[in-house]
Amino acid sequence: MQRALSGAARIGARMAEEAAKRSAARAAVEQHVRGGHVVGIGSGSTVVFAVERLSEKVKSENLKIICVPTSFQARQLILEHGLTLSDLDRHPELDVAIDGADEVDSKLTCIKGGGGCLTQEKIVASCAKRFIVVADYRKRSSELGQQWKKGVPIEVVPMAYVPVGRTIAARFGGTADLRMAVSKAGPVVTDNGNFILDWKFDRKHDWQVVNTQITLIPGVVETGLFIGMAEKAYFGMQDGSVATQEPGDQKN
Ligand SMILES: O=C(CO)[C@H](O)[C@H](O)COP(=O)(O)O
Repeated sequence: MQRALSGAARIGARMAEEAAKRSAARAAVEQHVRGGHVVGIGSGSTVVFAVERLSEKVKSENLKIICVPTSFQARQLILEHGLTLSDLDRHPELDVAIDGADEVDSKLTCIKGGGGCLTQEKIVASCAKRFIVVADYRKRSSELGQQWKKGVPIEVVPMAYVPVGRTIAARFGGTADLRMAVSKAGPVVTDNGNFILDWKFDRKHDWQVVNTQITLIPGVVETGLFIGMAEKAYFGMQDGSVATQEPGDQKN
């Protein structure tokens, strides 16, 4: 009986999370995408709902929208939904990029890269006039590390993963572990052919300083710290509402 109840509770929690992702993603598309826009398409499970809404909107309102993907997954999503696929060669300036996050603090500093797509996500976000984050209530925190316990993802050139991991641990504490694949022997290999280190930090940091210093370590391609990039975040809440947050707000 106990097991059945906890199973039901797990299913209920999962359904609430999916509903929250969906409502956040749909609200962001409603508010930020217009006909003629070039839109950056993020990666992960929340963005799937944004692409679904985008596709509905394009069909029902006969809009011309161009989509720039941040990963192989995003590219597939764009194609599967019959949206127009482009790239940064043809569209280096985007009107808006919509993406998920693993954690978002009260200043909208994000940890991204739980899905390993952080480098292309950061490049595309940096090319957009507006970077909009969509997430469920579990991702919202006042300080990074409160919710997301898997660390900051850092993409590294494969031959450098050991020295980079040692340097990060020595300079900033914590551990930087090579992310291992689940249905493949060996490490996760990113869309760019690199490895991911998950840096589990063990203290508070000035993220701007740490991000700059980690980025300067030879072999580091990019970090999953997105600082000063997000203009607005949409959080799907447990009660079905959508909360928004901007960098100036201190709601947490
Ligand atoms: O950064 C990402 C992938 O690299 C994702 O946006 C992040 O992991 C959130 O994913 P999800 O929407 O599945 O929770």
